[in-house]
Parts: sequence; structure tokens; C-alpha cells
Amino acid sequence: MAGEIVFIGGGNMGRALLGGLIADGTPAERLAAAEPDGDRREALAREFGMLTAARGEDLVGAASVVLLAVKPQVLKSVARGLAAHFASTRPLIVSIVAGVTEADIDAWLGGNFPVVRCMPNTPALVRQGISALHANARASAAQRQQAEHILRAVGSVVWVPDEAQLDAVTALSGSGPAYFFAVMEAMEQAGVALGLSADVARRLTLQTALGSAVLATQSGDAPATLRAQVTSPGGTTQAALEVLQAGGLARLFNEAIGAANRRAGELARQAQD
Ligand SMILES: NC(=O)C1=CN([C@@H]2O[C@H](COP(=O)(O)OP(=O)(O)OC[C@H]3O[C@@H](n4cnc5c(N)ncnc54)[C@H](O)[C@@H]3O)[C@@H](O)[C@H]2O)C=CC1
Ligand SMILES: O=C(O)[C@@H]1CCC=N1
Repeated sequence: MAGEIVFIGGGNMGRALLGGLIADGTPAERLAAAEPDGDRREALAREFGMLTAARGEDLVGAASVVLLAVKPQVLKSVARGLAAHFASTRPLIVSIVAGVTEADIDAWLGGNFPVVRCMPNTPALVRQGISALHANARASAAQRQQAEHILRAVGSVVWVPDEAQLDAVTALSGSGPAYFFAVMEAMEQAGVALGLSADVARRLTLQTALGSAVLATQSGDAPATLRAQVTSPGGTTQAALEVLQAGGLARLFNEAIGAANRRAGELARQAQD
């Protein structure tokens, strides 16, 4: 049936998940997306060959899964708008919206929905994401599997036992790509300041990031062990790491990720207004 899995929001993340599902073998006929932005909507229809509409209200009636991929600030009005348009059965609701709780989503939609809340990240765009998932008590084992199948199409998945942990996940891996990109930017700039061309500085930085991530993933060694392997006593790496430590690198990350965690809670409260 057309539109069995209906996306509400076809922006960066919605689009990444749709592309991943199609690349993973889900037929486009099983997918549909509601996206009010005409250019984005037409691009989804053209590139993926799927059913699209400007309004979710026109798509959700026959859905078995509804995936919420709008910004937290609009979710309440979007969910309330959808509430009257579900058939008598309750589809599985999968939300990737930062901060907003399963209970709020369920209440805004009208109540008694199975809800799986997920936090993916932008490497989903290249199917290298990681998502953490949590299900409410109404989600069956089969529905948990359905949600996992969707997120697995764009990377790895982990389940967390406590919904509140999703705010920590958001702070660590949801926002995390930005921290690595910020480090890449800073390293590039430092290379240019030492006389490298911008192109060479970027290539050295990016491959160092990629190689380090692959090494850390494949070796099974802890990052601390791998860091020690690079750090010859009295050598260049030690000189650099001493500067980073003196600048409070670990404390800064602790504070930064703490700020993101608090912000997730604020987004949830603001979404209730
Ligand atoms: N960008 C990121 O790194 C991550 C974002 N998220 C969450 O994913 C959600 C979406 O984020 P992005 O894709 O980055 O934002 P985005 O702004 O690219 O996409 C949101 C889309 O929702 C559409 N939209 C607005 N009102 C709508 C409505 N009534 N019905 C259907 N669609 C509507 C917008 O036109 C837009 O295309 C957010 O809640 C965010 O918290 C989760 C993990 C990572
Ligand atoms: O910055 C944000 O609020 C979203 C959630 C995680 C990544 N981007």
C-alpha cells in the first residue's frame, strides 16, 4: 500500500532517512513524505519517486508507521493537526525530534500510540550514522524492530533503557558531528597558519580524522591507548597535548556536552508552549 511509512518533514534528517531506506531496499511505493516546502517536496518526489504531499493530514490515514522529522518548536501544532486524521488503528510513531518526550508526543496525537523516540546524527547522510532508541510501553517487539530497521538503514543503532538518557545521547552523538567538524576547522586553520596551502591543510586534516576514526573503530583499543601510541615521550605530540590539557580540553568538552544536554531539556519545555 502506498505510504505505509509516512514521514512528517523532509528536511536534512528526513531526507537522509528516506534515502537510506531506499538504498537499503525499501520500495519507494511503501514510503510517503509530507513537506510544506515546495522545492524540498519536489526534490523528494523527483529523486526518490515517492508519494509526497504538503500536509501530513493527507497521508497518515493508511500509515502503519509515522516518522516525525520536524523541528521541536513546531511539533506540538503539527501533531495536533494530525490527531484527527488517523484511522481507528494507532500507527507506530517514530520521532527523531530532539528533546520532546514520548508522553508529550502521544498526548498531542490523541493518546494510546506506540512511540519510539530516536536520536540519529548527520553522518546518516552517508549511512554512517549512529542512533539511540527508546520505546514506550505501548510499542510491541515487532514495532521496536520496525523502528530499528528504519534507523539501521542509515547506520548503527543502540537502545537505551531510560528515555531521559536520550538527552545525553543528543548532547554526545546527536550534536557530536559538529564538535568533530569544529576541531577539523581549527586544525585546518592551524595548518594554514604554519604555511600549508588551504587545500593541503584540508586534505591532511580530513584523512587524519577519517583514519583515526577507522583505527579507533577497528583496533578495539581505547582512544587513550591509541593516543599514547602516537605520543613519543618528549616529542611533538606531547608538546601539543600539553597545550590542549593546559587549555582545559576535557573540562571544555564536559561543559559543552553538559550545555547541550540542558538545552535538550529546555527544547522539550518550550515545545509544550
Ligand atoms: N540536524 C541534525 O543533526 C539532527 C536533527 N535531529 C532532529 O531532527 C528534526 C529535523 O531536523 P532537520 O532535518 O535538521 O531540520 P530541517 O529544518 O532540515 O527539516 C525539518 C523539515 O520539516 C518541515 N516542516 C515544517 N513544518 C512541517 C509540517 N507541518 N509538516 C511536515 N513538514 C514540516 C520543514 O519544511 C523542513 O523541511 C529536528 O527535530 C531535530 O531535533 C535529530 C538528530 C540530528
Ligand atoms: O542542534 C540540534 O538541536 C539538533 C539535535 C541534534 C543535532 N542537531
